[in-house]
Amino acid sequence: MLKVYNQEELSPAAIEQLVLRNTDPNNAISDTVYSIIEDVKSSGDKALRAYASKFDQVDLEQVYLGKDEIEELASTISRDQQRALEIAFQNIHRFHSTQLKRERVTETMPGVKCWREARPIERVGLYIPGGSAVLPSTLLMLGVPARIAGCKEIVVCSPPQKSGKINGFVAYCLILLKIDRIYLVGGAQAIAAMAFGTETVPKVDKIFGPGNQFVTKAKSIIQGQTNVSIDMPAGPSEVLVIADDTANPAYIAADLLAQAEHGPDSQAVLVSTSSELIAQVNQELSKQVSLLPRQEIASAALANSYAILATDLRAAMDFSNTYAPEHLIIESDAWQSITSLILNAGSVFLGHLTPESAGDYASGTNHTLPTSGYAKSYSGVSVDSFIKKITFQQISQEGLQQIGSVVEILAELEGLHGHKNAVSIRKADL
Ligand SMILES: NC(=O)c1ccc[n+]([C@@H]2O[C@H](COP(=O)([O-])OP(=O)(O)OC[C@H]3O[C@@H](n4cnc5c(N)ncnc54)[C@H](O)[C@@H]3O)[C@@H](O)[C@H]2O)c1
Ligand SMILES: N[C@H](CO)Cc1c[nH]c[nH+]1
Ligand SMILES: [Zn+2]
Repeated sequence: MLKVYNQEELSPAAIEQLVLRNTDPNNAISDTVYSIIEDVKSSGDKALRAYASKFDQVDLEQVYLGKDEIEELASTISRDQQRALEIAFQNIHRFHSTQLKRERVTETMPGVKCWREARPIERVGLYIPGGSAVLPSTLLMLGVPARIAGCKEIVVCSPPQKSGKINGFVAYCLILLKIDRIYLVGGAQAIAAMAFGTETVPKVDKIFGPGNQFVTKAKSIIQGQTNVSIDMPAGPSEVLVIADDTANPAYIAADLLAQAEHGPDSQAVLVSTSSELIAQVNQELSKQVSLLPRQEIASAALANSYAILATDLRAAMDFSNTYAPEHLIIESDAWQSITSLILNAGSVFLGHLTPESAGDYASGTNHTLPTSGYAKSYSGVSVDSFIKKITFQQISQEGLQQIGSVVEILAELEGLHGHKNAVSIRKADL
């Protein structure tokens, strides 16, 4: 099922081409998204209602649900389901709580003290995907670090379901996070609404969350049009598995399919040192895909996926670093010997018993991760994503004596005498 390439036969240029994904070559996505953004800017809530009708087939009277409706919807889910969401919430909370650290004051010269303090981003917007699958887990992945960081206002958008509401699982997560309103807006229009504000959707300072290509493109476009920032490009899900002949082909096929079932534009890549293992994984894929309710979606994603035959684990890791996967799984007894070679990856899953879906839901790490090669330069969402770190300095009399002449000389060599004078005027009073 997976097309197989021999790594040794691929030129560096061919590899660069192979690892490109979701590039929108004819600007089809981008043209659509620009026009949606303009519509939301000019028509506000009216445009949001029209897009809900067009894309989600729902006629909305009101573009949000409040506390009472959220509580009513949350009460429809079973105690076991509530308990699973609570455990995921606790594990995500435990892992993310360790990320808030106070930094020490440094004295760079006697009497010159410098330090950084964290402050929460005040107004944040969270996008929760809800097109082909509703992802309450994403609400936990974004809401928990936002709460730990201390963000004052949390705006949540998600596409309305056919009922014109949200599902009970998303509602229960809102309750766990103490958020009492959700905006029923999906796609690029949700990103535009949070970036520019409408009559009812508040404008935020930073937008977070994964989504399909329309959502991801909208996030990149609004950055250039406003002072609203984004977490990262977190588009269609992807996984790269590095495996050798110690791996279990059934486990690998299951891991590849777990990401392939997200959407037809997802990608699942196997890089293996064993051609026999690749053949076995292909057999397993044919068997397992037919058992999935989302068989068609997963098959479309597999058609857009491939396997690479590598000479050894080091070469396999070279390919992975060029690909920069959102998720990297290493299924080999020798996983410990290659983790130090990982340069680019969103989140890593080690050994035979660490399914990627554990990280999607409940191990505690964040599942909002960079895709399409952006793991070369972005990290996944964490508490850091929801704070700014402000630098402070305080200079004493001794400090001004120490640093004064350095600043005066540097200001003079740049020809900026006003800068020099701000020091000299103080030095004269010492
Ligand atoms: N990278 C990550 O961290 C991460 C995490 C979770 C999910 N994901 C990805 O998120 C994506 C979720 O996608 P989804 O589609 O299920 O939900 P979504 O909520 O991202 O998008 C649904 C919305 O897209 C809009 N839309 C659909 N077709 C359109 C069209 N032709 N033109 C304009 N707008 C259109 C509609 O408004 C619809 O409400 C998947 O690709 C999944 O792999 C990524
Ligand atoms: N694999 C997705 C990130 O790419 C996250 C997710 C949510 N639910 C299931 N999976
Ligand atoms: Zn997933």
